[in-house]
Formats: sequence, structure tokens, C-alpha cells
Amino acid sequence: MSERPETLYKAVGGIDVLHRLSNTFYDEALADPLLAPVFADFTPTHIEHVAVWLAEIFDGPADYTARLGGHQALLRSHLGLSITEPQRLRWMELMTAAVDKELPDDELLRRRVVEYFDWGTKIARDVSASPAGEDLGDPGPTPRWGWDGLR
Ligand code: HEM
Repeated sequence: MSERPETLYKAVGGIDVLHRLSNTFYDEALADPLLAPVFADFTPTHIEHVAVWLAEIFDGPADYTARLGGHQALLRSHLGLSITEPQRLRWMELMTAAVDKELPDDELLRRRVVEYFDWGTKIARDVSASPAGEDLGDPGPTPRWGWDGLR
């Protein structure tokens, strides 16, 4: 078997694939009765921002930190959303389908990416229980997710 690329970012195929993943996911999420109300203030920049965040998480360029406010800004954008567990599970269901559609046919790669989403959606749900504007303190740098999960 050929060697795996060092990072999940390279293994998924880079920013264009992450952009397609984000796009496919939001097509479904915005049409979903359980999720659409949460995304009432959705703007198309969201699709690109999610792709840029994922690139950084999966060990690609740190552009979310360089131009979009980094880890703290990502957490802050979920404050006050009051995400329920059924909404988190629907988010996971739609994202897992998007992963199956857009990512290379590599079982381990897909599993690691979905594991990241499971971990990250729990954080989003927990943060979303606090009101908008809450001081989150310094959450530290953006986490990185690799072939062995969280580093
Ligand atoms: C690993 C999981 C997640 C990631 C990586 C993620 C990523 C992001 C990013 C990058 C933004 C900022 C977008 C921007 O700047 O325009 C954002 C905002 C947002 N996220 Fe998430 N998110 C996750 C989980 C969730 C979940 C589970 C929900 C709800 C069920 C959710 C709902 C939202 C909403 C409503 C916003 C603000 C909407 C807007 O700006 O239009 N997110 N998310």
C-alpha cells in the first residue's frame, strides 16, 4: 500500500475538497427542518469560513488564525445558539453523508474526519448553551487533528 500523506489536510485533497464538503453539507443543512432555524442568519461566507477552519484543524495552512480570529472567534460564533442534542446528531448525520460523498474513498481517513466532527460538535453544543457575548477566556491555539486523532 502506498504511504499516507503526513497530514489529514493533504489526504483529503486540500482546500478545494474542504470547500466542496462544506458546500454539500450546507445545501442539506439549510433545507433541513431541524437545522434550518439554527442557521436563520446564515451568510454564504460561512461556507468558506468552515473550509478554512477545517484546513487548519487538519494541519493545513493556519489561515483561520491569520485572518478570521482563530480558535476564540470560532467558539464565539456558537455562543447563544442553544444547540440541542437532536440538532447535533442531525448535523453529524448530514456531515457524515457529505464526507462519504466528497472525501477520497479511504476508510481510515473518513473515520478520523468524522471523529473530529463528533468531538467538535459536542464542544459547539456545550459552548452554545452560554449567552452571546460571554467571556470564554483564552481557549489556546486551534487544536490539530491527525491520523491518531487529537494532538
Ligand atoms: C465540528 C463542528 C463544527 C464546526 C467545525 C463549525 C464551524 C463553524 C464556523 C467556522 C463558523 C463561523 C462561520 C463564519 O465565520 O461565517 C460557525 C458558525 C456557526 N455554526 Fe458552526 N461548526 C460546528 C458545529 C456546529 C453545530 C453542531 C451547529 C448547530 C447545530 C452549528 C451552527 C452554527 C451557526 C448557526 C453558526 C453561525 C451562523 C452564521 O454565522 O451564519 N455549528 N461554525
